Amino acid sequence: MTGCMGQLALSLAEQAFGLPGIEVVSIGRPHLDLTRPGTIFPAIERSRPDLVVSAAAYTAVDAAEDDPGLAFAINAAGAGAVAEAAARLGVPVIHISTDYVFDGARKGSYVESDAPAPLSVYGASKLAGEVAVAAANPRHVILRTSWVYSPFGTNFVKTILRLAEDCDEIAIVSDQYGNPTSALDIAEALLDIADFFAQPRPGAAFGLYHLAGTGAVNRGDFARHVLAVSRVYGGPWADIRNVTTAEFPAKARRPANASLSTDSFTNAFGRALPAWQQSVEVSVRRLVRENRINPR
Ligand SMILES: NC(=O)C1=CN([C@@H]2O[C@H](COP(=O)(O)OP(=O)(O)OC[C@H]3O[C@@H](n4cnc5c(N)ncnc54)[C@H](OP(=O)(O)O)[C@@H]3O)[C@@H](O)[C@H]2O)C=CC1
Ligand SMILES: Cc1cn([C@H]2C[C@H](O)[C@@H](COP(=O)(O)OP(=O)(O)O[C@H]3O[C@@H](C)C(=O)[C@@H](O)[C@H]3O)O2)c(=O)[nH]c1=O
Ligand SMILES: [Mg+2]
Repeated sequence: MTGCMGQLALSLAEQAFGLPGIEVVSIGRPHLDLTRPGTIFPAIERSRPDLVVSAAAYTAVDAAEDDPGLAFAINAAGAGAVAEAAARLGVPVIHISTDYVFDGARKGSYVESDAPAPLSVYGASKLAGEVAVAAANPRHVILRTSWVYSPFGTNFVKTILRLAEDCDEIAIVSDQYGNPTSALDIAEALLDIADFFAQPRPGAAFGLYHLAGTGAVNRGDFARHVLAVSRVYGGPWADIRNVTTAEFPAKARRPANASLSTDSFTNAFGRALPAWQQSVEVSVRRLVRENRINPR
């Protein structure tokens, strides 16, 4: 797994802990640095993987607008080199991509055959990464996910909880729709996919899949649910005020409707992720009870 302290890397390490027959090796900087291509193959080879999970990425969506060179070096060239390393070692790669490859103009949720049209440098760099991964290693599963949060790292859920500690009211855009997704849930799905590679099952196949929490919501109602759960467990609470994207200026453009249809993943792998509300409850309860809202 590329990435050490990232949300997904920490979630996979936790979900795999103690499972028989599974060892997760997280590799990151300085040993594996996606901006230094020469580090990639040796670092991956040293871990002697049966499967490579490619989760490290440049994820600062607004900052990427000012540094497209770095975003593409990490998310496109770096991701391609990771997939190529896996191919050289004769093992498959699971690569994580994003809903931000879409422009968000679709009514309803996006399927895998919909044409991507990224609005941001981050989205464009991740789309280039998908292309590079697919070209480098035919044995790939590319998973597009969205709006990832967890008890770890930096994410929207933790930002909302932190803001609620200091403010009575938080302004949140209510015209951006998507599927909140727990990194802990993605990690469980990764373990299932790994199982498929070990013992191939009918239906499951390499390729591109959408995998996200079940159900779509706008950012404002997502934040409302986060704070409603927080309040139940004695954590911070604030009122959410709906604003439009036009009223909340940001450097990068974001899709208005990024919701992903996960039917093809369900058909292939026989499972879907839980309802988004249920998984938010798991992470928020933990963040509040373990007092991890301001971990650093
Ligand atoms: N967060 C989200 O909302 C979404 C994320 N995704 C995708 O999911 C994947 C995982 O995201 P998430 O866990 O949230 O990401 P995080 O931002 O939490 O973690 C990113 C990881 O990438 C590592 N990294 C960054 N630059 C480099 C580099 N040059 N060389 C090696 N490692 C590097 C970081 O290392 P370090 O620990 O050293 O900083 C960190 O471990 C990414 O591919 C992302 O694009 C997809 C949809 C939504
Ligand atoms: C913190 C905050 C954000 N917002 C808005 C800004 C933005 O339009 C939206 C989301 O803000 P964020 O910057 O937290 O989220 P963002 O970085 O856009 O999240 C994205 O990250 C990348 C890595 C992905 O791949 C995507 O799936 C998606 O999760 O909410 C508010 O309206 N009010 C607020 O107080
Ligand atoms: Mg408050």
